[in-house]
Amino acid sequence: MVKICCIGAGYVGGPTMAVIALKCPSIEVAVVDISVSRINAWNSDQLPIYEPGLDGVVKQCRGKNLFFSTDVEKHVSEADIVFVSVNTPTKTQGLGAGKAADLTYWESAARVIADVSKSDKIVVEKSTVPVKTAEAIEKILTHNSKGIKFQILSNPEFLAEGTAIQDLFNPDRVLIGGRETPEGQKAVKALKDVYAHWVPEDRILTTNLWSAELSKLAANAFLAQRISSVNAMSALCEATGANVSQVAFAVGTDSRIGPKFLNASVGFGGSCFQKDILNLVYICECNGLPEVAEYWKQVIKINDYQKSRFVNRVVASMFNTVSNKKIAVLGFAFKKDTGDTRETPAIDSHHGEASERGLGCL
Ligand SMILES: NC(=O)c1ccc[n+]([C@@H]2O[C@H](COP(=O)([O-])OP(=O)(O)OC[C@H]3O[C@@H](n4cnc5c(N)ncnc54)[C@H](O)[C@@H]3O)[C@@H](O)[C@H]2O)c1
Ligand SMILES: O=c1ccn([C@@H]2O[C@H](COP(=O)(O)OP(=O)(O)O[C@H]3O[C@H](CO)[C@@H](O)[C@H](O)[C@H]3O)[C@@H](O)[C@H]2O)c(=O)[nH]1
Repeated sequence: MVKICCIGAGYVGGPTMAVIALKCPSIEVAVVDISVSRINAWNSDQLPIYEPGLDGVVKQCRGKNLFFSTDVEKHVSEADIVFVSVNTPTKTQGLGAGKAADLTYWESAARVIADVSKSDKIVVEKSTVPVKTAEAIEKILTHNSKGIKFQILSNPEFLAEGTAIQDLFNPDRVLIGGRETPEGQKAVKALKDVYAHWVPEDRILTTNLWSAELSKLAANAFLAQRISSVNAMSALCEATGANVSQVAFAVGTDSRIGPKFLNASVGFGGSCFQKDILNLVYICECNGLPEVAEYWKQVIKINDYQKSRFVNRVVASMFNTVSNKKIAVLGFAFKKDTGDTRETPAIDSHHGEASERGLGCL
């Protein structure tokens, strides 16, 4: 029986592994995490995250071929394939602070894999990481590896929160990047065989490692860019009497552009878009491409502009003062069908309005 271990039982690790367990009854899947409370919740009736359809999937497999545990070392050492799905937030201090990805959690996961492995393993980057991370991970894993062979694959996740189960059941594509050596290609095939249990072969794309790593950052940058484009257009609509929904509809009916992701908003939120674009900007700067960095930075600048424009309009609509007024926020998460409030625009708008009246309560 093939054994999979996933390090990181979060928004990606939990649902992704639950779906692999459901679709591959012949594979044993263990999801491990250093957070005791998170693992306890995964083993209870109150899962730590809300995703439509997730409860049903977990209930069908948990205790059969899906296990949640804090015994990281045991499950890593027993696994044939180790997914790493830990958080990779923006660095808050040191070199690249405010832009670069913080790979502290990734590095400590890699060190555990190196320390406890007694057999050859495929290590899969599931987290979103900077391009070329696999090179660094390879160095950590092969240092003192006592003859154990590791193959690193990049298999970025494209699910969106709120539709995670649907996205995992029916992905637009699964992307697998590996080394272009016989051993690398063998590892790619082994991971492809896992997804082939339910994903049609023509939707499983294989590339080299760097293309897979970069494609994830590129996909998020393109998606966020569409939102900043329509949000920028919304400012011009408000100034001219055009209606942004009508403009977006008219633009989106061009089949070369397409209708999705053209909803004007208070700005995009969530734990991914801003972090991943900042990371992309930093990588461009490090590679001596300031013009390219500047281009992508503009997507974030427009997003910040949209958020402050929203606050200014709210305040202006109340005669330029919100003192002694009560403002209700309808929905605090960053989008519908999720309980996730990381980087929600509601926080920025709350801060904006609270600073305007000098009081911090809503
Ligand atoms: N949230 C999404 O919708 C989404 C979608 C696609 C990709 N991603 C990417 O996937 C990665 C994970 O995101 P997430 O939202 O699931 O994060 P998360 O914070 O929900 O989960 C990460 C988990 O990893 C655990 N962890 C950290 N270090 C560990 C270690 N050394 N050993 C064991 N466990 C450890 C944490 O305790 C946490 O529970 C990020 O790189 C993110 O950019 C996220
Ligand atoms: O037309 C649109 C679409 C989205 N949003 C906002 O954009 C943000 C992000 O939404 P969405 O992309 O649906 O959610 P995420 O869970 O952040 O998913 C994104 O980030 C994930 C993490 O990398 C990727 O895996 C997904 O493919 C990518 O869609 C939210 O605040 C939305 O309200 C808009 O303002 N207008």
